[in-house]
Amino acid sequence: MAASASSAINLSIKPSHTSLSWQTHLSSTSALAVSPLSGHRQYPRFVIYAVGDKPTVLVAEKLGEAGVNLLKEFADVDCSYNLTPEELCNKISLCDALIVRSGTKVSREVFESSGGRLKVVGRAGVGIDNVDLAAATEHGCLVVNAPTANTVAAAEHGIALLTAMARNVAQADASVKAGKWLRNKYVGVSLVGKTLAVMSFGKVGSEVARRAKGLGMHVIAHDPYAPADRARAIGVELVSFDKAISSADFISLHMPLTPATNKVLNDETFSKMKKGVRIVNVARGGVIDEDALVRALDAGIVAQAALDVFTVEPPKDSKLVQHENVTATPHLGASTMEAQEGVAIEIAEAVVGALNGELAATAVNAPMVPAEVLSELKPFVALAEKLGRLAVQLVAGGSGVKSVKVTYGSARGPDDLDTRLLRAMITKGLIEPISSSFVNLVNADFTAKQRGLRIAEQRSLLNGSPESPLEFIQVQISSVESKFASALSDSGEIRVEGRVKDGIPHLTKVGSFEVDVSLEGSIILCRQVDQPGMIGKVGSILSEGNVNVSFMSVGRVAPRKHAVMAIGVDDQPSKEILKRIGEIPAVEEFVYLKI
Ligand SMILES: NC(=O)c1ccc[n+]([C@@H]2O[C@H](COP(=O)([O-])OP(=O)(O)OC[C@H]3O[C@@H](n4cnc5c(N)ncnc54)[C@H](O)[C@@H]3O)[C@@H](O)[C@H]2O)c1
Ligand SMILES: O=C(O)[C@H](O)COP(=O)(O)O
Repeated sequence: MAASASSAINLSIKPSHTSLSWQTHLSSTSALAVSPLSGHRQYPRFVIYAVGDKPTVLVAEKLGEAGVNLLKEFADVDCSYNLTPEELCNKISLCDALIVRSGTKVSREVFESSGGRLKVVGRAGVGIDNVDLAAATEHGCLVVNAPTANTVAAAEHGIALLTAMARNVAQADASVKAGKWLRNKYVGVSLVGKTLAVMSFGKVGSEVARRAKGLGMHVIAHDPYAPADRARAIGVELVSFDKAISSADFISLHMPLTPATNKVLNDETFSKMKKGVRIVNVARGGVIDEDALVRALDAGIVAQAALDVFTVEPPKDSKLVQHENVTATPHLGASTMEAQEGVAIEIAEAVVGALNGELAATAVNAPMVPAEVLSELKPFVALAEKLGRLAVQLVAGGSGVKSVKVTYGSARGPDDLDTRLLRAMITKGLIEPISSSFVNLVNADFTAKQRGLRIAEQRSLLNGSPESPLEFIQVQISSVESKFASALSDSGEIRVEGRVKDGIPHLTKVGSFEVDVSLEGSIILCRQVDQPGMIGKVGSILSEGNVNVSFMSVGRVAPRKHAVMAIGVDDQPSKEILKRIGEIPAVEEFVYLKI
């Protein structure tokens, strides 16, 4: 009887084997359909940066000094502005983190060019439409932003554009400088008593609404996701999209650019607006069909527009920018001294935290798990990954893992247990030993889906104290053969179950056999005919091979029948030692598993 296993090397920047870092990783072999036994190839390790070394952070756009200084305390900082896309791709493989504002496209090519080294993209601002989030997630790269520090600046700029537009400030200024004195031409319109439709009632939208109320405007808002009571609290009524655009004298746009908001103002929606409406956009250029806006301006449907943002920035030969009823600024919404310092500190802290393996509060493409939940789940996170690793190593060659069932035994109510982190770690344990992928909290679900690996979760509600979040975790792989038949449950699935004892993960069940072995080092599982002297025989073979035994446990169905022995070992036994264990006459099957 032969035994083997795939290897899994943790290269987390944290020293512990399984840290709570979002970026624990990786190494090893082929595809899920390939057995860990056959087709075992070793991939070279890659290390983000060795403990003691500094990571490298590329700052690709101007960032406030306080933020740069903060980064320098922790990392080597390369401030290289105005890089071409090619230059960025060339540099990125030398960088652990990249910080950008809205002027840099962080495309799929950037992630592909990074060769796996880029672990964090920091967007020094709110909008992440310039970052290819799908590509970031696929590459396990965390994206963080700085969502709060420029809110007031953007709202103030929106109000500045609103008032300047209503009173033709920019046009009048240009004409005075050109030596003209056109008092009749630049008669404006008043704001007081007019209806302002705030399109999207998020951070900036609600601050604009608050300020517009102060100017005596009647403010309505449209936002399918905003709570009505938050709007009511500042005297704003939430209305439908059509009602908002058709009843407004002024429209101010504050939505993110997404497929749903792309060109949301277009020929059709302009035709529903009041004739003479005035539009402010400090959100994103792409939410307006710019050609349609030119047509609406020419037709007098839109009397004026004040725009800080454009579909292409800077806009080239734009009829829109040149239109006499348009006021334009070069994406200045976030550009106040105060906002830029705030954004720089906010993003530097987020990037440093992420490089340290912390789950960033402003992560855009990873689930946020509160600190209290994290600390409570810590030992179970380690257990989850180890059970995944064990289960997949029990799959026989040629069997493709497609369907995994995870059962969480807990006395807590279903809403009281956040399993996203546990599921991610089980996924990591299942995939990493048999693939070249590295899996972390960012890409676990994506990687599983991409491999056609379905992970179903269920709860087993237990009586007892809900003080501990979990009693046990059980991982079952169905529709596969096992290289250790005793690991199959009565219903034919590979089944392993574990618990945390004194903070240490333990394997407590294999198939139908109860065992108890701490999940440290590696494990030999051995089925034998239950008889005296077996522990001694196996133990002495291991000691002859200088293999230190950390734990031993025997589970049996009945005396003198079949028993499963679980042996924890600190050192890897040689092939010869494993062969000798397999040759003990009472041993029916055995397997060596690396945790
Ligand atoms: N011009 C600038 O310099 C500048 C500065 C800051 C923010 N911004 C931009 O302003 C926008 C808003 O920023 P924020 O900080 O208020 O963001 P936010 O996330 O706080 O608010 C966005 C709001 O949009 C709503 N929304 C999402 N999808 C929607 C949809 N399909 N239709 C309608 N509403 C939808 C959300 O419910 C949310 O309330 C973003 O596009 C951001 O990039 C620009
Ligand atoms: O989304 C944002 O935060 C703003 O558009 C600001 O962009 P900027 O950082 O390029 O000024």
